[in-house]
Amino acid sequence: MTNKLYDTSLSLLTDLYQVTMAYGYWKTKTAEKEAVFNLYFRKNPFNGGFTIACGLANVIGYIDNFGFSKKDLRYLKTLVGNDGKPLFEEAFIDYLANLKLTCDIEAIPEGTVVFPNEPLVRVRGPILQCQLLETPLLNLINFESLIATKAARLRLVVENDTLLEFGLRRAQGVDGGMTASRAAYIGGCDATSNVLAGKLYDIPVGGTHAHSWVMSFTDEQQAFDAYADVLPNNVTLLVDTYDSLQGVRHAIETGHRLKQRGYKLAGIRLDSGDLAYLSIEARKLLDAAGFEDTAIVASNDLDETIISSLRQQGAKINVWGVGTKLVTAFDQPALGGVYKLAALRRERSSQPDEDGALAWEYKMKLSEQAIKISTPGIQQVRRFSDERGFIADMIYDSERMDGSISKAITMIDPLDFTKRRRFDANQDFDDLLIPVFRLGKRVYEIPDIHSVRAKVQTQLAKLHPGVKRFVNPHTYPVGLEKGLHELKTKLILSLREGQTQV
Ligand SMILES: Nc1ncnc2c1ncn2[C@@H]1O[C@H](COP(=O)(O)OP(=O)(O)OP(=O)(O)O)[C@@H](O)[C@H]1O
Ligand SMILES: O=P(O)(O)OC[C@H]1O[C@H](OP(=O)(O)OP(=O)(O)O)[C@H](O)[C@@H]1O
Ligand SMILES: O=C(O)c1cccnc1
Ligand SMILES: [Mg+2]
Repeated sequence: MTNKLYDTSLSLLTDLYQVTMAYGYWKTKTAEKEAVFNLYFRKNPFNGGFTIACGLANVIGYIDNFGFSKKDLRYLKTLVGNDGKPLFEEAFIDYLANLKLTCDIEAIPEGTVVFPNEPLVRVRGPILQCQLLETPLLNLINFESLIATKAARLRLVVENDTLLEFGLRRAQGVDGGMTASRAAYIGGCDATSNVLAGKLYDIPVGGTHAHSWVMSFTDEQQAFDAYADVLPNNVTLLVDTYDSLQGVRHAIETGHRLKQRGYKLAGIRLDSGDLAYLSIEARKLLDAAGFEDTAIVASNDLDETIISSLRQQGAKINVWGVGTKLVTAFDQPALGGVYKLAALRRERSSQPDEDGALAWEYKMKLSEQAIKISTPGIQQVRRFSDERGFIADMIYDSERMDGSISKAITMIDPLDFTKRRRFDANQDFDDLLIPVFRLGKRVYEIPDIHSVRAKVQTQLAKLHPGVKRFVNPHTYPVGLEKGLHELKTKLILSLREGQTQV
C-alpha cells in the first residue's frame, strides 16, 4: 500500500507564475543557483493551539512522478503573451523536457504535532526547481494538515468513542473527498464511508444505511427486517425516518429476530432531532430490551463544539458520524501555509567557503506586521522534551549552529526578544526535519497509514492540556535560536536601511 493518490505526473499542477519565473531564471542563467525555501504556516487553524502535519506522502508521490510529459510541453508551447507571441521559447521547452528534480528535501513526518512558523518542508536545490514546487507543495500540505487537525480535535472530544468520517458527498470535489478521508483517518477517525479511500489508502470502511432504504418499503419494520435478512452481520438501523423512538422500538423487534438467528443488532443511528434527549431515551429502551451492547450512532451536522455539548448533556452516543464539517474544515476553509525563500548560495568566487554561514546569502520578506516577516536560514526545528512531554520548539539554522548540543542554548521569542529560555546540554531533544530526498532521490520510506495515525495520538499525549483546549488555548513556545534571532534582526535592520545582504 503506497498511501499515494498521484501515480501520474502532475507537473503542470502549479501556478503559471511559477513557470514564468522558471523561464526567467533559465533566461537569466540563474536557474541553477542554489536556493533554500521553507514551507510553514503562521497561525494554527480553528483558533486552536496545535496543528497536525499531514500531506507528505502525497508530496512524495508528486515528486516521484515529477516530469513534463510531451502533452504538457505541447500545451506550454501554446501559451502566448499579450502580443500574441509564444510566452516561452523552444529552447526552454526543451530544457523542461529534460528537467529532473535534483533537490534535497527535508520534512517533518506526517502525524507530528507542529506549530506556527516551523518549517514543515524545506527544499534546497536549483532555484528554478524549488520555485516550481511552491504551489503543489502548499496545495498538498495545507489541505491535509487542516483536515488532520480537524479530525484530531474531534478525536479529543469523542475520547474513546468511535469516530466515523461521512464527508464524501459534501467534500470539495473528488480530490477534496479523497485527501480529506485520508487526513481524517490520520487525524483520528476510525473509519470512512468513502470506499475508494478505503481501497487506495487501506483505511477501514464502515457505515449504516440511508433514509431511502426505509422509505422504499411500506413500513419501517419491514425495511429493518429486510435489511437484517440481507446483511445480518452488519446491522445498524437508521431510526429517525418517521419517529425516532418508534424507530428504536422497531429496531428492537428486528434485534430480537437477529438474536434468534445468532446475530446481533450492532447499532441504531439517530440523524435528526435533539440528539441528547433521543439518545438517552433510546438507550433506556435498548437496555430494557436486553440490547446493552447495541451502539447508538449519531450524525447530523456534527462538529467538535456540538459533540462536546452533547457529551456534557449526558448524551448516550458512542459512535459519531461526522461529514460536512470535517471534510470542509468548518469553520476555517484553509490553512495559510506559505513557502518562502530563506537563503541563496553565494557565488563560489565571491566568498571564502571556510564558514558554512558565509556560503549563504540570507533572504527574508519584510512586512509591517511582525508575524509576517519571514525567517531566513536553512532551518531545522529542535523539539525539547522531558518525561512529561514537549517543552518548547526552537528553530535554528543548521548551517550556522552545530547540530550537536555541547553547550547551553538560548531560545528567543520571535515576537518579544526579552522572552528567553535556556536549555542545557543534557536536555532531551529531537530534530524534527528529516531527509526525504537527496539530490532528487528518495531516501525516506513512507510509513504505513496506521502507524501515522497512531503517531498523532502519541504526539498529542505529550502536549500540555492547556495547548489542546479549544477556548483560548495556551500558546506552545516556539522560539528562534539566539544566533538565528540575531541574524534575523541584523537582516531586518539592513533591509530597512535599503541594503540587501548581510
Ligand atoms: N441536544 C443538542 N444540543 C446541541 N445541539 C444539538 C442537539 N441535538 C442536535 N443538535 C444539533 O443541532 C442541529 C439541528 O439541526 P436542524 O435544526 O436542521 O434540526 P434537524 O433535527 O436536523 O431537523 P430535521 O428534523 O428537519 O432534519 C444539528 O447540527 C445537530 O447536530
Ligand atoms: O451531517 P453530516 O456531518 O454532513 O454527515 C453526513 C450526513 O449525510 C447523510 O445525510 P444527508 O445530509 O445527505 O441528508 P439528510 O441531512 O437529509 O439526512 C447522513 O444522514 C448525515 O446526516
Ligand atoms: O453510512 C452512513 O451512515 C453514512 C454515510 C455517508 C453519509 N452519511 C451517513
Ligand atoms: Mg444532513
